[in-house]
Amino acid sequence: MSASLQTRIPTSPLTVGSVASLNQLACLQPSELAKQCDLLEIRLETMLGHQDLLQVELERFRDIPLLITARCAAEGGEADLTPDERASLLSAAAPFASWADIELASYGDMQDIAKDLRNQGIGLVLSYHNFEKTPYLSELQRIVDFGEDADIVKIAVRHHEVEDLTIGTQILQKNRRPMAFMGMGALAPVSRLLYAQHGSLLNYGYLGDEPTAPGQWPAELLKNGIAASEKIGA
Ligand SMILES: O=C1C[C@@](O)(C(=O)O)C[C@@H](O)[C@@H]1O
Repeated sequence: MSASLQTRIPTSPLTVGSVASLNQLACLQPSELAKQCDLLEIRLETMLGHQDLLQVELERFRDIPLLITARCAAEGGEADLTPDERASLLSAAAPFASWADIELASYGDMQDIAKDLRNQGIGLVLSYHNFEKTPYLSELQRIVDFGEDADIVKIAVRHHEVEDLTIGTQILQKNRRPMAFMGMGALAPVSRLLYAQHGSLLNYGYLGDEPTAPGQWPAELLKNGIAASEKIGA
């Protein structure tokens, strides 16, 4: 973990409100956000070609902790961008950010921007997304271990059966480091509450009227659900 990190690692599960587009972001009111989420996620690759408008929006949400990402196409990103192009997007939005999310698969190519972001006191999330399936426990553990440089390792995987929920809870129970884990698909809603109960720190729901992943809760519902759920385990 970074010695110069200013962003504090959360000590309890947070709700991340994710927006699908600049239009959706423009319709949100900063004053309404605190009851809906703890962090605002901006997917920079969905807002290409509107840098001036994006800057206006980032200014408007300046008082809200921001998590930025420029997702690669292979892991659900809306645009096919090179690591350098994604690094430029992250760099331009960095002055507004508390957290940045970079895919583990891109980390080798994006070490420079990752280092630069951390030197600015921005927390580093290293992430893995699988929209097809939930890999075996051993494979997920390998991914967690590979993310040793992260302040938070984040894993989002498609769940198909109830057994997938056992894999998710086991990963959270086995690893004592800061983690975020979530299911996608029909089991996403139950998984997100269950994993927050098991200590998943970043729990994503959507803001506006368009989910950014299959099965997400509206952020406010998720936040209220997490607040009403008892913690499970140590
Ligand atoms: O990676 C994640 C998690 C997510 O895929 C989800 O499953 O809620 C939604 C994305 O916007 C975010 O970047």
